[in-house]
Amino acid sequence: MGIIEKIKEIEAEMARTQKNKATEYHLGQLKAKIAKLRTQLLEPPKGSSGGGDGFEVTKYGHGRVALIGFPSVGKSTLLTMLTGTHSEAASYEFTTLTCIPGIIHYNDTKIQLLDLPGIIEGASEGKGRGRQVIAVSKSSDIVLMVLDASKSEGHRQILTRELEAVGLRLNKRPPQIYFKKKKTGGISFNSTLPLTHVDEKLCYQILHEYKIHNAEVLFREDATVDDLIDVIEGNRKYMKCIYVYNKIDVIGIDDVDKLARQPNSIVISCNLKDRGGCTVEDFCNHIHRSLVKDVKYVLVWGLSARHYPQHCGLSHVLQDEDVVQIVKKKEKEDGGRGRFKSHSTAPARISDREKKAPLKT
Ligand SMILES: Nc1nc2c(ncn2[C@@H]2O[C@H](COP(=O)(O)OP(=O)(O)OP(=O)(O)O)[C@@H](O)[C@H]2O)c(=O)[nH]1
Ligand SMILES: [K+]
Ligand SMILES: [Mg+2]
Repeated sequence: MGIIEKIKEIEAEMARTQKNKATEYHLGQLKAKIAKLRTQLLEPPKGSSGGGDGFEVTKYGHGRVALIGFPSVGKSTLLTMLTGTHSEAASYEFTTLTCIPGIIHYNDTKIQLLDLPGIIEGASEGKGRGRQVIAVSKSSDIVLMVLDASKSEGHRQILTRELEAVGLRLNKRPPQIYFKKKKTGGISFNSTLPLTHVDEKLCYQILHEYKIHNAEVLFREDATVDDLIDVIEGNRKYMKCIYVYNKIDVIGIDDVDKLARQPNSIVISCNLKDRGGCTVEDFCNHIHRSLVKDVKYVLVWGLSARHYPQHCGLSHVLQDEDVVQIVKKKEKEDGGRGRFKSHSTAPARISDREKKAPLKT
């Protein structure tokens, strides 16, 4: 029987087993068995160099970001938009068949963005190009999980499971469990706080499954049996993941709002790239409703300005990261000496996330 069949068999057994105090130890043991098999699955087959298929791209720049997602969620469209590189996009699934690198220039930073083939459920077991895609994502510094905002929320869970199956842990920190194998002395099990998921017996059983008979274990948090297995396996990769919900142009604003409020999530539409420009008037309204009527003119530095600084009116469309200085109309108590009074000695910097930031004065 192959490794995948063995995993399936144990998963079926777990599904059949009722979860209660009496079965807890048995279930823990089964979890450890699966973890061991998954680790075996990750080892490259004998005689191969692993990876392969021209999938691995040379690292470049200051950081590497991988685009992971189901087919046709818009990964390639996004890469083409964010980098100078063109990656074929089309309405049919599996348009992208290999790894396509692009570069994002952000100030003096170069970020390597990797477009990858879509992955599907079962990717971790080798379905489609899942194994290669996952190998590349493990080599990156951060994962952008691209999701279709109009599709089921279940997709996020399926992808997270696939990545977890190969030892990736998204937006988690390593469990606070001290674990050290010893030559002799048996197993010493301690905790700095009361534990509700794992007791000494369960810990012994898991260690026994790994044929570990001498070790020091200290729980510094109320960790689970999965956490314990992660620590024993020792090969987990803890990574940041941003959930990117694309295609928000096809859903309602209430749904967009819900998605945008989830942790580590952003909402985008590759189809709306030309809309939604922020004018000087929008910018003033973000600072204070009453500001706009007092504006004499503004000075703008940055991508939207033709010369530095450019004198602009309220209808001028700003670009990300522009610096704006607002010059207000003459105030009554100004004694008529100056024609206007400048209030913003510290210019405000505009960026997508900071459009709402108040103007520092
Ligand atoms: N409505 C809408 N369609 C989009 C958006 N972004 C991309 N698309 C369309 O979605 C389809 C799939 O886009 P791709 O960029 O090929 O998707 P992909 O994730 O790279 O697909 P695979 O390479 O097959 O995995 C194309 O027809 C795009 O034009 C968007 O924001 N809104
Ligand atoms: K596609
Ligand atoms: Mg693609």
